[in-house]
Amino acid sequence: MSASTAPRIGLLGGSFDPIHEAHLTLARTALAHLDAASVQLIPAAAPWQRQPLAATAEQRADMVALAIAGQPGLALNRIEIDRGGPSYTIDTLRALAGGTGTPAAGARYVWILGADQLANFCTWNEWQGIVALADLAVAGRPGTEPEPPAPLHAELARHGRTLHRLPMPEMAVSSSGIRRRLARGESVDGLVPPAVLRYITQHRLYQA
Ligand SMILES: Nc1ncnc2c1ncn2[C@@H]1O[C@H](COP(=O)(O)OP(=O)(O)OP(=O)(O)O)[C@@H](O)[C@H]1O
Ligand SMILES: O=C(O)c1ccc[n+]([C@@H]2O[C@H](COP(=O)([O-])O)[C@@H](O)[C@H]2O)c1
Repeated sequence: MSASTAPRIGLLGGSFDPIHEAHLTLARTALAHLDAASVQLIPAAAPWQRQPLAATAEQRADMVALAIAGQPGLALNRIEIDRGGPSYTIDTLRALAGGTGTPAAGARYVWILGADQLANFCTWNEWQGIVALADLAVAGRPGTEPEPPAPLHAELARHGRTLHRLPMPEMAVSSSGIRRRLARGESVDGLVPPAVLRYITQHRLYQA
């Protein structure tokens, strides 16, 4: 199978603390726009650039599974939770590529991210190695232009990589905003799927 005809697989990594409607719009838009065989949602075990998360890894994975249930093409990938330790994207891509540097079964990986993380990309561990292994797909986010920093732009060009631009409306939804609303006892209706809200309530997550 030549590289250009190999199926695309979208990878959407995140803290998902909790997963919300913008994550789901991002995943569905990527699935359609990239004509991907699947979009895999990858909850981070320990996102090293963040403060400790509020929900456990298992709870965040449970919420992802509930959010995508019955949606063809979307899948939970537990690779980072099962690996444990700091969640470096480069390690995930290398593991998915079978340690050879070549995507398993000829798949073409596309790492999906929002504009805030695109702007932050050159702080990621071995970020040039990530560009060697995957294309990128970015969605706009209020407050940040979805443009790559100059070194990333240059590295993408050097590897002949594509930066896909995902056509979705900017959504002013964030996990931190949802956690704040829940801690104040405010409604998050419409911001998270109903099954995720039930899980949050049952497990008393994000309370003050
Ligand atoms: N509203 C959004 N629009 C576009 N991309 C988003 C949006 N929310 C999250 N993303 C992207 O999804 C990925 C995972 O995000 P994450 O799980 O950190 O959620 P978050 O809402 O950014 O969390 P927090 O508010 O705690 O920072 C990141 O690449 C992020 O840029
Ligand atoms: O590999 C890294 O160094 C790295 C640094 C920052 C973020 N990431 C990944 O980017 C994804 C989104 O991160 P976050 O913090 O916005 O949830 C998630 O999969 C993180 O593991 C990865």
